[in-house]
Amino acid sequence: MITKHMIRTLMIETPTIPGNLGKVATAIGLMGGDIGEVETVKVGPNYTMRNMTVQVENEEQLQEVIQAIEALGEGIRLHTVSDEVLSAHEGGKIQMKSKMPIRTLAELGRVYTPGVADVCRLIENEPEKASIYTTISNSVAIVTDGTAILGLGNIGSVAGMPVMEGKAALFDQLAGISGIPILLDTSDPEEIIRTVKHISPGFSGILLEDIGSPHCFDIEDRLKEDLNIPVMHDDQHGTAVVTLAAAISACKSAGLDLKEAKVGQIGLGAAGVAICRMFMAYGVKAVCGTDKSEEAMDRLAQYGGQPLESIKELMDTCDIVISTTGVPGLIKKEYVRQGQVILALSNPKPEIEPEEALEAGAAYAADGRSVNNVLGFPGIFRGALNAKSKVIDHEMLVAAAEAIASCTKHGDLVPQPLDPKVHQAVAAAVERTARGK
Ligand SMILES: NC(=O)C1=CN([C@@H]2O[C@H](COP(=O)(O)OP(=O)(O)OC[C@H]3O[C@@H](n4cnc5c(N)ncnc54)[C@H](O)[C@@H]3O)[C@@H](O)[C@H]2O)C=CC1
Ligand SMILES: CC(=O)C(=O)O
Ligand SMILES: [Mg+2]
Repeated sequence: MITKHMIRTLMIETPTIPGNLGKVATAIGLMGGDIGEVETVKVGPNYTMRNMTVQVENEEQLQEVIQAIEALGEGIRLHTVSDEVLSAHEGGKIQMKSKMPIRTLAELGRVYTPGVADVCRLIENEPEKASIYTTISNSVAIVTDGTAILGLGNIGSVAGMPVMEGKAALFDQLAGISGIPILLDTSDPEEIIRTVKHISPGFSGILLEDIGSPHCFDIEDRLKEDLNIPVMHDDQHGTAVVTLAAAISACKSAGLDLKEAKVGQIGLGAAGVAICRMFMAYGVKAVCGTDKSEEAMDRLAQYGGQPLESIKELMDTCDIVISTTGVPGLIKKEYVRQGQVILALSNPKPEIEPEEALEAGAAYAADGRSVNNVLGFPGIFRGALNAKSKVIDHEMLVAAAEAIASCTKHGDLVPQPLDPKVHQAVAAAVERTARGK
């Protein structure tokens, strides 16, 4: 079965006669549509109105579903087809809100002038008090230059804002952190570094997001060196953490020793190189990789990995295959070997659908929707901020990966991303590791 990526909500009216919902469901199913939620909006004596969420592969299949419903007749009518994802983005997904009511002049004087001036003076004299009397200690900048938005490429930072707002919403809901998107209109590393350094006083952490390779490497290294707060490029280390967690779980279920397994990485950009470095630092002896860019292959060799010339060669020889190229369908079904673990992590579409990889003989397979850095970055920053850590280092990242693996049910690769216990476990492990230094 191919995963369907297009979601639409159909408002359908049916005469209130038993069996009509079944007819609609059958018509949708025969055209290959997957029905998700069914919400009854109105039940009248004669007609029932329902919203049905349907997933399809593409516009063509959507049209086939629509025609099949319209052809049913017998009073069954399709009223509207709406794009809930687009509607959910109307007006944006986040907002900055006041925590204090300002209803009276006395409250105004407390929240703003004249009262606020005393707090400013206090911080001027004792700068460390800013962590008590401002939101800085709980704020993380989400910085992008828009050069590698998901697997969509260099689409610019404004087009990438929905992703940044999504990260901010996840920071808030999963870790209670205020994530503030910062959109840059430059991809020049020196300008990015200078800008982030200039805005850093307002934040206790910097999450670099969807900044493409190779410039992301130097930007992160230099900011880590120059700033006194944690800096983490999510596509590198957040992804590496979650991928390591998935590999630990897969090996545990399959009775394999991860350190002895041969790991192959397709796509050696921001995510790919960081995954290789993480696996090697964890103790995996054989890590190889391939990329269409020679520069990326050289980078892997420089870190101690083995560059391979082709995807086929990598698929033929590796026990665990991970791909982060942004190219849907890059891994052919016939390349998959019996018993392999395949993590095709590109978003929004993977290099091979997990269902296809499993059909072709993979023992475990997942895509970037489940093996996703959302399992890592909220708890990693929560733990780092709680510990007032100035860095996020390798030990803290390994602690996060092991915490995620420990929350994973036997047979699964990763836990459910909205389980609060996972983020609490990651935060606690990262905080403990940071405090232990
Ligand atoms: N599941 C998750 O949590 C995450 C998934 N990703 C996904 O990984 C993908 C890559 O992201 P980044 O590493 O940030 O981008 P990037 O642009 O830094 O890296 C992509 C790499 O893939 C290589 N590549 C492209 N086409 C190729 C091909 N046909 N054969 C071999 N190599 C090829 C490029 O040369 C480049 O080195 C994106 O689709 C992104 O959505 C990234 C971060 C997290
Ligand atoms: C999940 C994520 O960060 C990405 O696909 O770029
Ligand atoms: Mg990303």
